[in-house]
Amino acid sequence: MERIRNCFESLEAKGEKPLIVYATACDPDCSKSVEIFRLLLEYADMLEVGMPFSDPLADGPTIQKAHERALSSGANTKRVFELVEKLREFEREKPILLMGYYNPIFVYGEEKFIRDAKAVGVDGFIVPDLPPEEGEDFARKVKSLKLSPVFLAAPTSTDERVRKIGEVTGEFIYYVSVTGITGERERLAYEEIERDIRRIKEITGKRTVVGFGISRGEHIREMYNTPDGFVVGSAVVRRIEKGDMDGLRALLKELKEATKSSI
Ligand SMILES: O=P(O)(O)OC[C@@H](O)[C@@H](O)c1c[nH]c2ccccc12
Repeated sequence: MERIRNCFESLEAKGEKPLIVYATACDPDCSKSVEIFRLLLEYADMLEVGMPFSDPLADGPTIQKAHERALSSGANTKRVFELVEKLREFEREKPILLMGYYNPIFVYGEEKFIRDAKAVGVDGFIVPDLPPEEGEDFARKVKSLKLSPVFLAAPTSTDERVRKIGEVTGEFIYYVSVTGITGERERLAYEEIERDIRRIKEITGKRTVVGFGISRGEHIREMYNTPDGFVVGSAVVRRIEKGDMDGLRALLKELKEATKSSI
């Protein structure tokens, strides 16, 4: 919790907002993945580390393929924890969130999963297939260890549902900009997104970050004022897939630049 709150507060004090970067753990394999995350950490303010899973139902083709590459390289929950442990050897400040589907967490054992994650330096969890109604117990366990459960809100979330999400979530809410799956999009519905995020922040009083479809600095600049942070996944994962590290660095630079105030 501490690392997450500090991240928001220290950036806000500078007139910036966090750039939250997603990549799938162990893509293309666990050892190359350490180097890739090291590059991501040069620009990202917060990491979202995806736990490889055979049936990533909220993900579009780009991230689905990343899960396949990771699994065929032998990734599993234990190796994801080892990866985070390695990242924590050189990155002590920036928050690391785990993005994982519920099944592997259930199989590993919920409580042991949360404890082991905390031990390697994880700060929070995004479990997209765990709705707030079913996630209360998980959220309570996570909060009791001073970590942050992050729940998703979508354009279709009613006020009542948003209120519920606000109650169970930890430091912030993740607003999914489109009802659908992850993946780059040409244009986003900026006005609707900003209006909806204002509604969510009003109801819950929680910081709300936006993700799904963001792949360019322009996307961030167009809606800069309202969200409290910006998540980018598929655009990053596509460059990892191509092994295009120069392109990846250029993209990260552009995105981070866009999160520095509305000048
Ligand atoms: O890939 P995009 O469209 O840039 O969206 C972010 C996203 O990748 C990341 O937050 C994420 C990856 N898998 C998810 C599953 C559910 C919710 C969020 C995610």
